[in-house]
Amino acid sequence: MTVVTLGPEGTYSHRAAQAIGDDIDFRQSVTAIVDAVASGEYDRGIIPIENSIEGSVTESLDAIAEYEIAIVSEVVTPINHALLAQGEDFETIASHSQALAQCRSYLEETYPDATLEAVASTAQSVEYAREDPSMAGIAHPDNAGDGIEVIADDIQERSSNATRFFAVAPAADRSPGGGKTSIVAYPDVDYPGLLLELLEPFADRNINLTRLESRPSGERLGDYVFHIDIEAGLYESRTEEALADLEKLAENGWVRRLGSYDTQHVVE
Ligand SMILES: O=C(O)C(=O)Cc1ccccc1
Repeated sequence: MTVVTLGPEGTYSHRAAQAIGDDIDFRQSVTAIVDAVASGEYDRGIIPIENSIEGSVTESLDAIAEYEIAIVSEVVTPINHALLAQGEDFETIASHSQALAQCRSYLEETYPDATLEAVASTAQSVEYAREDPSMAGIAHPDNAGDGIEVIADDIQERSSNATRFFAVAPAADRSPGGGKTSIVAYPDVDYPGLLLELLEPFADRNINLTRLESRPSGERLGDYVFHIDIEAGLYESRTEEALADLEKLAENGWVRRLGSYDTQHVVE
């Protein structure tokens, strides 16, 4: 199985990808990963979707709504951020924007004068720190070594920091089997009570929602695409019935079934 994820080696996405396959390549952005899978270049792509502290990775939500792909698995991993540098003499602290946000209080209290810089990934920030003593990175502590030491460990806001990743696959691999399903709906209408109506098909059939997120459609201000995750598989008749109702409500727009999947927990 060929897998593509956010690089370089040592990112949290890379750690999650190891649960899916051994033959792993890297890209610099989530959109580039989803693009490479949609075009059939790789069997699987691993992208971060949501963090327990910082919330959604919006680039990932937009990419799965835009490309013809399937979601075939969900990987949940704990996140343990370390501050990594050549020594204490740094002025700039770089990392992935999510990691900087997850460590906001620690950074404000301990390094109020440091310049914060968002870069493509956590492991990328360590590569920069390895080249430049004035830079520190934030990443998993396993990225230390080769001139880089752990200045501080466990620097995230709360100790329970977990991230959900999706394994995306070419659309032909979409499966109806699994305990969860992801759907994207664009109703392309606007009236009082619309959101209530969109949720009723699930409530009426006792289908639990695990996430509901709105993203701007890009068409006009106040117009949204809804990402809905449910605790039911596409193989279940209640899911089919709920989606038929949802499709009726969104007949002006579209409903995309991204697929059903199970969750894997990666402990380290
Ligand atoms: O940059 C990384 O290591 C990623 O995989 C993205 C990310 C960043 C912070 C928390 C979880 C995932």
